[in-house]
Amino acid sequence: MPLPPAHPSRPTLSDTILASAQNVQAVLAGRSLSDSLSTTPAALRASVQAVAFHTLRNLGLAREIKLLMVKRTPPNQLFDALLLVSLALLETAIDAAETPPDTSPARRHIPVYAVHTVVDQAVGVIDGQKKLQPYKALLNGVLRSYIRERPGILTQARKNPEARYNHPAWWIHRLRKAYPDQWQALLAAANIPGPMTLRVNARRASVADLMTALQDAGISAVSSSEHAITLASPLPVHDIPGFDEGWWSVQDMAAQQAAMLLPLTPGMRVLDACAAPGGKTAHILERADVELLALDTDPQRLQRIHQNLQRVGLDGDHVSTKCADAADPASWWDERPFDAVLADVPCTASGVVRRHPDIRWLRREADIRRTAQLQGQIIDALWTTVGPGGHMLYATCSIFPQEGEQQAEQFAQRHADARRLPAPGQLLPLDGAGGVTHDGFFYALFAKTA
Ligand SMILES: C[S@@+](CC[C@H](N)C(=O)[O-])C[C@H]1O[C@@H](n2cnc3c(N)ncnc32)[C@H](O)[C@@H]1O
Repeated sequence: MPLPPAHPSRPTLSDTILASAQNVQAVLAGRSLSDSLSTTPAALRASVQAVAFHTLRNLGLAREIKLLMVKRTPPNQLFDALLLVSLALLETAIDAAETPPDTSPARRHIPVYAVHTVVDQAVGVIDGQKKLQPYKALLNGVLRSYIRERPGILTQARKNPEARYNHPAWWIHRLRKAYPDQWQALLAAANIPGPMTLRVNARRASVADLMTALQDAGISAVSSSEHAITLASPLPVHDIPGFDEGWWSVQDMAAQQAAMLLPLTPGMRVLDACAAPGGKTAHILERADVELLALDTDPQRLQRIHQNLQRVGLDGDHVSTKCADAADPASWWDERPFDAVLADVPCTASGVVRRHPDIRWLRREADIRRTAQLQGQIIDALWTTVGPGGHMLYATCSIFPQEGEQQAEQFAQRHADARRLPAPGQLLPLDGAGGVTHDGFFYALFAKTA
């Protein structure tokens, strides 16, 4: 559990580095970063998020540098994480001092401090941590040696692909195999934070209304599609006009395609089978007056569906939610067929690593097969609930083909009554139109022929 800073009102860089190390330690122990960050004191959260994200985006390199420089790492996990955070910040500090400043939007998120500030503040962390006292000289020595010996160490470290690409070796191998011409671009893109994109609620506002309100508030943004606006820089939702009024929701451009791909007409019976926290549920209801059932196995996440629908003004008798397993219709289905089913199934989330830099380190290669198996079970079960002439949209935020094209092909082979309709298939998180990138997603649409 992260400790409060020494001076809650004026956190120092040492406070940030310590809390970042505690968060990185939590991720290395298998906890998700967003979960761990939620226990970081509010006054530190923004700076810690920046430094922890940066460390996880550079973890392969920091680990390799550490291995080359510290022959025997002391058996203290917090110290280990402190070394990794300090090395990631130090490498960036030296790089920034040696190269012209890069203020492009893609680089603006990077926490850059002066080289000696990083060393002093990192070593200063130890002064307030009794259990780390024995390692003060080691940390000081490693950081100062790195400043002197960097060129050779860096060259040596980058021979390891995990250090060069900052992803686990198995992940690099999988992408290389699946995308022989694009794997390096995909790995590079995964280290650039995604933009903040807003989906405009057509029932409450238009893109033109919101663009005017943003301009009046001095917020720079572009209209990125008929229903979407992308901000030049991310902002807290309450700093953007119209959030409480339900004018818009935060949703990536690729995720916005789900409700657009699903054929919807008023009065239809729609199932959103893996619905929480309800981003796509809200979009479906913004598009058409339908009767909707939303399922999810996670009771806490399920509650957020109603909160989100209330904010956009679309909660009501036409929407019901159930905490239930989509793969077991006998436990929740009343046998009245659905006209449209959205199967936004659980996945490895390999398409959204730019927003969640911990994912690549938390996943194991075996998760792909395990998740693909679960996805197959869910969509086979959901298919039984689709009425003749009805549709099912299969969606994942993954770029591994086992959860995308291979899953869709195998489903079509298993179900003679499934006709595959045009849908984008694999969307890769690479530069889209106008330079605005979207997350990695997969979509396959099926119609029931009998
Ligand atoms: C990709 S997320 C859904 C995101 C959501 N559709 C949205 O747009 O906000 C997948 C969801 O599936 C839920 N889930 C996992 N296994 C499930 C199952 N067997 N049945 C129903 N929901 C499940 C998870 O709790 C998670 O909320």
